Amino acid sequence: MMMEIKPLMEAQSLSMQYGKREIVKGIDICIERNEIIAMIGPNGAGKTTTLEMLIGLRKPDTGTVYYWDQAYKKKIGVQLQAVPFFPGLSAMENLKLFASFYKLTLTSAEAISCLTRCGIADAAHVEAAKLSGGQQKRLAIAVALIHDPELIFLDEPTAALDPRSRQEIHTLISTLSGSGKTIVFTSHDMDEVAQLATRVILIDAGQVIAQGHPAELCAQHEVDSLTNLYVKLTKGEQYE
Ligand SMILES: Nc1ncnc2c1ncn2[C@@H]1O[C@H](COP(=O)(O)OP(=O)(O)OP(=O)(O)O)[C@@H](O)[C@H]1O
Repeated sequence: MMMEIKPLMEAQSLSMQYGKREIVKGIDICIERNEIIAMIGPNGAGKTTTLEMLIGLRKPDTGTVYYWDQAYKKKIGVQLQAVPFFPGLSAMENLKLFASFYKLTLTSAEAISCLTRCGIADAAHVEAAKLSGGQQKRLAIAVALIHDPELIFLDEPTAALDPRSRQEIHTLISTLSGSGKTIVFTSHDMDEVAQLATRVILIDAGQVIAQGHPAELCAQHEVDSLTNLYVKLTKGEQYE
């Protein structure tokens, strides 16, 4: 008998309203194992809101999310744009504290190793709140990875990073994917999306307007780059 292979995660008909404004309008998203999915779209299109519904941080007004495992919360790692670090604690202390939420006791060597792979080991003993924006971003990614999650959500992981740090995060994403992890990230950098993503989901005005492999999507819409695809398909309206 053939075993049915279920997706890692499947969201159906997600909708979300803030006041009278409908921000997300019936989005379906299916995430398969080992994909690197890039959610792209204009500022205010609803990417973060969708992501927050996928991870269970916001309850959708309508729609359902299926997870592959009942204990999914322990198996999902999340880096959001707003970074909530504990004041007065260093980068390493923050990391150890977040690890304890998963009932993990990190040795200093393990914490350093995690900080190293995110490129901020040199700031291990600096108070997290005093780190630069880019360093805080990298610490947030380190926190997201601390419990070795199967599915990783990164909300603009390279925004505000300098080119070298950006490249290091690209390498980290590729390495994580190479070790079997599934990654969903948002980005406004179409070059990095083209380079990393196995699937792009283009969201505009709260709806998925296109999705597919970056090169196939470009071919299908007869454009030579993701930037041109983006310009061709999005309306260019301001939603904020
Ligand atoms: N808590 C909230 N209350 C009211 N409106 C909100 C709230 N959070 C987000 N919004 C609005 O919902 C819309 C979608 O926001 P969201 O952050 O999901 O967009 P985004 O696609 O992630 O944008 P960006 O690319 O700028 O990060 C925006 O217009 C935003 O102002």
